[in-house]
Amino acid sequence: MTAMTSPISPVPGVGTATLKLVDRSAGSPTGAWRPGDDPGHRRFLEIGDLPLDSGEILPETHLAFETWGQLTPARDNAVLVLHALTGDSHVTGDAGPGHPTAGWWDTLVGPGRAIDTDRYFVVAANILGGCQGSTGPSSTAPDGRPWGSRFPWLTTRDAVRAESRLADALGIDAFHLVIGASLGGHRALEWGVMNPERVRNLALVATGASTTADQLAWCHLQELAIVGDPYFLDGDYYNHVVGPVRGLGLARAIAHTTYRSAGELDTRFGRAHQGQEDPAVGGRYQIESYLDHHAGKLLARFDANTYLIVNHSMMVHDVGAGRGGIEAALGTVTARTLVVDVDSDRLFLPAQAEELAHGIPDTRRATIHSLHGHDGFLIEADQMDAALRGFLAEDEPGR
Ligand SMILES: CC(=O)SCCNC(=O)CCNC(=O)[C@H](O)C(C)(C)COP(=O)(O)OP(=O)(O)OC[C@H]1O[C@@H](n2cnc3c(N)ncnc32)[C@H](O)[C@@H]1OP(=O)(O)O
Ligand SMILES: N[C@@H](CCO)C(=O)O
Repeated sequence: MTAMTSPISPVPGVGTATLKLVDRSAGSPTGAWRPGDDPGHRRFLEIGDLPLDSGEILPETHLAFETWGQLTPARDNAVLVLHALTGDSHVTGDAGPGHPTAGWWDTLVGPGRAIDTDRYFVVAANILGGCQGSTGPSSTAPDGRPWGSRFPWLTTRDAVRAESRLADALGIDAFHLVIGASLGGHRALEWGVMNPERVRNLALVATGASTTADQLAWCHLQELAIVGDPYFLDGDYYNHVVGPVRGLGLARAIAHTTYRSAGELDTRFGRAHQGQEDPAVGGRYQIESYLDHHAGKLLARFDANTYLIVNHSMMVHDVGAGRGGIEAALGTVTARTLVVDVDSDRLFLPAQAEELAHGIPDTRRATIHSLHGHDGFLIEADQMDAALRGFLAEDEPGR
């Protein structure tokens, strides 16, 4: 992770690593586990040594993943859900008794929901480089020490190669649907380009073909917040009492501001003071307290090095790189595609959705009307439901 550049270049096929499902909670290989046996229970797949765009090999890699529902004998009902920057494999907790923990897209995925776990076999993994079970900088390297600063830079394409191995292991030749929002949309798009024969339908939500200069700027500020924390220690903070919590919190506060619209923040908070605090004498406005709250919540569940690695993969995302440009790359997508944007999104602009819709041959469009900005894809449940339900109704598995 020492160099800040990671050239995107084609990498030969994913190799012949042995795929092994491992139950780390029990500490032993599961062997007998079959897809759909245990909905919403996190599992781990060892995908071996993974060649990366950087030219490095990530050894002994594993992915954490969850599944819901049953794969049909025809294996034609699999859905891959790809999470955004700080998400994880726990897409839905609404999967029956014993799995009550809320997921980040409960509103869209679950029994009777648009992505109906009674009908579809839903798969979600923690992103490569993540800190919710997949191999990432906080994982133990082969030498027994945390990867820390030694962890390699990753690209969206690296993440998709890892996810492809998961699909291989689950016996999924082709997904009925691949869906992702935001940074998950980056991966969904790469799925459509890298593996067109494995994606029948594609849903790209609040995302883009390449990262804009404005997005790069926001990402860079988040990087600076983390690496400038005196407790960051060049990424080797794992065995220290204090980690770069201030930097990570600041990165989240910056990011969260971009996830909401200026209009929403003004409407919700205006210039109101936080409780009895008086900004004139060092107290906070409500908006400051709100951002502090979201910063604090992320600290409880996220690792600063993973933030840097995944943020970096967002920065270098460019579907056209090495493929003759964006238009040429988008033209190779064969999936029926739904492109969704949020009209008040100031991070992923409607023009980026238009670019996707213009370039991908078989496309439908939907726009979420919301005051909430980018996070509208999480908040506007009814509109997301309607958009996806309509899209999926046109092409049901088995037809
Ligand atoms: C797709 C993915 O990958 S998602 C990734 C994983 N999940 C996330 O990142 C979720 C992070 N959270 C969010 O982004 C948002 O909360 C959403 C989108 C999930 C929900 O949005 P909303 O319903 O509008 O919630 P909102 O942004 O208002 O936040 C509510 C929280 O702010 C707190 N809050 C509101 N005003 C204030 C204030 N003035 N001071 C302090 N805290 C405040 C609330 O008490 C509430 O706290 P809680 O979440 O701990 O209960
Ligand atoms: N809340 C989402 C927004 C980014 O799209 C996340 O943290 O991943």
